[in-house]
Amino acid sequence: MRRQQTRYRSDSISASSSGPGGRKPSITPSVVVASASPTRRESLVKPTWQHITPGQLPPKTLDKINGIASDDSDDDGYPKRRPSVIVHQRQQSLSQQPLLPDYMSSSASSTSAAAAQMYQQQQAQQGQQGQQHAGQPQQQPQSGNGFMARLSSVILTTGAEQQPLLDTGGGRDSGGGVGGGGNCGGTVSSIGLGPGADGAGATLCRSAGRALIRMISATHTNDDEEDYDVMGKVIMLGDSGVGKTSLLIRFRDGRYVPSYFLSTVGIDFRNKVVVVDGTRVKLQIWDTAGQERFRSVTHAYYRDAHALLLLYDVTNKTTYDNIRAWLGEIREYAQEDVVIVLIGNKADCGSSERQVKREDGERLGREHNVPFMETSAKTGLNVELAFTAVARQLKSRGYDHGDDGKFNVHDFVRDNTKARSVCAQCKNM
Ligand SMILES: Nc1nc2c(ncn2[C@@H]2O[C@H](COP(=O)(O)OP(=O)(O)OP(=O)(O)O)[C@@H](O)[C@H]2O)c(=O)[nH]1
Repeated sequence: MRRQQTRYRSDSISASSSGPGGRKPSITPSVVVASASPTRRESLVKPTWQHITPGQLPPKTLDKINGIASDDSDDDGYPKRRPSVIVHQRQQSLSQQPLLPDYMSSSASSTSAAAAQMYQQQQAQQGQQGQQHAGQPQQQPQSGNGFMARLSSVILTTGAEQQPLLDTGGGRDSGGGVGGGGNCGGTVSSIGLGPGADGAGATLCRSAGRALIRMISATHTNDDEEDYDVMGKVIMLGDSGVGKTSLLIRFRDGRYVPSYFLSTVGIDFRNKVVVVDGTRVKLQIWDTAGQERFRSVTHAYYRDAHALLLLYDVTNKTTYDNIRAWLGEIREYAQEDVVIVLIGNKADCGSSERQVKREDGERLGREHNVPFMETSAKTGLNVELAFTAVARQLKSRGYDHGDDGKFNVHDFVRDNTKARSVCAQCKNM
C-alpha cells in the first residue's frame, strides 16, 4: 500500500529569504510519496543538519562564538572565519550514550577535563543536597534527551581565557521559582544537576579554529515513533518555571514528577506520534529554556517551527504579564502562519495560590487571536488536548499544502477544553 508522507522541510525554510518588509516566508511543506514504512525509517536515521548562519543569530551570540573562533584553519569544508552553529539531531539509542560525553571525560583535552571536573563537582553537590533532603524521595529524572543539564559545565577556552557558555546557576526569571515539590507558587531552592538517564551531549569542535557548537539530542529508539504520515516541529515557550518540561513529560510519558525541577539548559526535544483520524502525526516537541540568558539560543529554533505552545503559570502573575513580550518575540522570529496555543499551566493549584484568573487568560487569547486553555501537568488536565489541537492543525495543513479550511483550532479547543480540576494535594494546602 502506498501512503502519502508529508514532511515539513526545514531546509527549504532556511534557504529562502525574507520577503518584503522583513516578513518571514511561510512554511512550504513538501509531500513525498513513500512506498512503504522502511523508507520512512531510513529517512529518520539519516541525520538532519540545520545550518544557522551568522546572519540568523543575534549579535551577542555571534560575539560569543567569534570570540572562540580564533584560528583560520578550515579542514572540513566550511568558510574560514565564518563561525556557524550547527544543530544536529540524530537517532541514538540509550546504550550508545556515554555517561559523560567525550569532551567531559578525563582523558580529553584540558578544557574537557575542566568541564568534566565541574560536572563531577556538581554531581557531588547534588548528592549532598540529596542527603540533606533525606526525608524527601530523591528524584532521578528520566529525561528523554537529557541535553539539558549535561551542557551545564561546558567551558570554552580562548587561550588562557575561559568563559562559560551555558550553565545552570542563577535564579528564576520570573521570580516564582520552585523548589523540590513546591509546585503551587513555591519558593526558590537550588537548581540541581541531573543528566537524563538516556542523556545526550554537546560536543565542542575547535579543530577548524571556528566554534562549532554541536547539540546532539537523543531520543528513544521507538519503531512506533518512526512510522508517521505528517511531521511537525512544536516548540514550548514561556518563562522559566511555568511547567514546560513537566507538561511535555506528562504528554510524552504520562507521568508527573513533583519535585522534578531542573531548569532546562538550551534546548531539548522529544518525539511523539499522535494519531488523528487514522493519520499518524509525528510531533517533534522542543522544550526550550525559559531563562533569559538562553533566549538567543532558542530564538534560532523559532524560525522553522510549525506550532508554538506558549505557557504561563496561573500562580505567577509575572509569567502572565510576560506573555505579551513572548508574543512580540514570536512575531519577530517565527513564521507568520505558525500555530500558537496559549496555555495557563498549574490549573490544579487552589484559589489561594492562583494569581491569574481563567477569564484573564481567555481575554488575552481573544486579544491576540490565539486559542487558550488551562492545563495541569500535575493532574493531566487538558494536556492531551493541547498537543492534539496542534497535531490536528498540522494534519489539516500538511495534506493540502495549506489549511484545508475544515479544521478550526479555536473551535476545537473551545469544544474540548475541560473545566479546572483541583488536585488533592493542592486542596489541602
Ligand atoms: N502544581 C503544579 N506544579 C507544576 C505543574 N507543572 C509544573 N509544575 C512544577 O513547576 C516546577 C517547574 O516546572 P518545569 O517543568 O521545570 O518548568 P519549565 O518551564 O520547564 O522551567 P525551565 O526549564 O526553567 O524553563 C516544577 O517543580 C514542577 O513540578 C502543574 O501543572 N501543577
